[in-house]
Amino acid sequence: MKISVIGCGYLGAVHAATLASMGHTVVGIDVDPGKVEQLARGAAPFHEPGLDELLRDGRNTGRLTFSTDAAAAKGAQVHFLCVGTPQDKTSDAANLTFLVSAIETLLPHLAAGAVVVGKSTVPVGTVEMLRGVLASRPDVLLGWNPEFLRQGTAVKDSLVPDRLVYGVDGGRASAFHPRTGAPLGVTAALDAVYEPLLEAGIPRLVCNFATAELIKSAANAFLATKVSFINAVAELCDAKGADVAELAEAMGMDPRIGGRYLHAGLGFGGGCLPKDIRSFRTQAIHAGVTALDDWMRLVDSVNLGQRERTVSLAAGLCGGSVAGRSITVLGASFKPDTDDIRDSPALDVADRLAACGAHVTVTDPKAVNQAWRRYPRLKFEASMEQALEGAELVMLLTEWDEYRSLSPAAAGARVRRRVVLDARNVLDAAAWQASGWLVRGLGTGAAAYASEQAPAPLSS
Ligand SMILES: NC(=O)C1=CN([C@@H]2O[C@H](COP(=O)(O)OP(=O)(O)OC[C@H]3O[C@@H](n4cnc5c(N)ncnc54)[C@H](O)[C@@H]3O)[C@@H](O)[C@H]2O)C=CC1
Ligand SMILES: O=C(O)[C@H]1O[C@H](OP(=O)(O)OP(=O)(O)OC[C@H]2O[C@@H](n3ccc(=O)[nH]c3=O)[C@H](O)[C@@H]2O)[C@H](O)[C@@H](O)[C@@H]1O
Repeated sequence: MKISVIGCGYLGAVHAATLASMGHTVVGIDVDPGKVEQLARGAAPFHEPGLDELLRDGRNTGRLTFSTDAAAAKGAQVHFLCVGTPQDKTSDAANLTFLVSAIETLLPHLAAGAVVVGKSTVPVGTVEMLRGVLASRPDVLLGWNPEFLRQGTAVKDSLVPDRLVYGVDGGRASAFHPRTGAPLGVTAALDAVYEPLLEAGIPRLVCNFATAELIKSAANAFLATKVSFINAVAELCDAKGADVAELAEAMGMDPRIGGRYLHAGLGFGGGCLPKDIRSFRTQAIHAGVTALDDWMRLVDSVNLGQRERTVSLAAGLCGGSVAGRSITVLGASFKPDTDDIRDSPALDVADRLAACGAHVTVTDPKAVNQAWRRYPRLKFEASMEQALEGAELVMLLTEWDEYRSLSPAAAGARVRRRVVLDARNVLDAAAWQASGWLVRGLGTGAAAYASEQAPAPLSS
């Protein structure tokens, strides 16, 4: 099949490359010439494991090309919309202008009978609004196929998704032939796109537009809810000397609860969960659903509170104030295995510490190049060893494997003071303590710990 993918960021580039790997002929279109040039060379413009290989394969087979010109989409049977829907600059709502402009640019290049399918995350009602943008083309079909991939495992998530969701006009009732049961319209087109996945047994759910839009928003809201729930419990654990990791492990053994997204720590960030829960809240407010508005507000505030708490803990570990202290932050990206720094909790905390007068050095295996220009108050160091030199407090804020497996003895030889705040609760505290470190986590029983040990005093 010939397919176009409009918007080649973290979602679109992976979508284009995986579709080409399934045998389709794909053109990726983006307004950013730098990104297009890199992708066309077979190099990912961001760090995503496995993507470079797929891009190179796509280029070598000739099945994957990239362009800044929307006319390159001509002749495609299916056009996927993967442009951004970021948080509006002046409100919590999603900004849909990129979607509208992508469709407007695509309009003159759409063949009769072409199928336009959105993958971007959108508030409920967006597809109906976009139908208006496509009103002059009743010969074009519109569908919505939300995406659930995670950065860092995006290639695998795209090739082996948990499920496929198709939002179609009229929902299930109009998606299949009433007598034969054969898929029709958008459903048939998407079945052809995803044939290898469907053959491998990936479930596909067909529903109406509103349901498809809400499935995606609700899924992200639920993941965020789990994280904020365990972080709120972590605070109680700290107050009462309980260990949140052991608690979450035991809770997760109940299959009705499940252990994933119950990892307590600094909380969630990134280009999606934070803006999606705010958009969901806005949708709830517009629909008068007060409970969901309150719920999302709380999830967001617990999450942001974790950053505040981490800054306070750092001050406590520095004897009351971080001013003038040398702090090394391990991790800049919003989570490991990506260089994405959008709403990174690690950088937010690092910047707040710097605002309080700390001398903050940040290191990260992949994200330093993305971050240094945007955070002038922070010092960036590509080498972790260099970054650790002379630190009075080490803070693990993004749990890259390099930091999880860091040798406490080797790190201890570089720092001025062996105190570590493990805000992702991933270090082997006993091993670090055995090496003379004072280790503090989030929800690991701080009250009990505080009465037994106090950080070594700082010389001024
Ligand atoms: N990043 C992720 O892991 C996932 C993202 N999503 C959703 O996918 C959408 C895209 O997210 P990301 O890829 O992270 O954003 P992104 O910002 O990395 O990529 C968006 C791309 O669209 C391009 N663009 C903007 N306007 C355009 C236009 N008119 N024509 C062509 N290209 C245009 C931009 O230059 C950019 O490269 C969002 O709605 C997001 O919520 C959904 C699932 C996963
Ligand atoms: O809509 C999206 O864009 C995507 O958003 C998330 O994916 P992603 O943002 O890539 O990252 P996650 O792995 O979900 O992590 C999000 C944040 O939550 C944090 N997190 C996650 C899990 C956990 O137990 N604790 C926790 O603090 C991570 O550190 C990270 O900052 C969802 O997991 C995807 O299903 C969805 O497609």
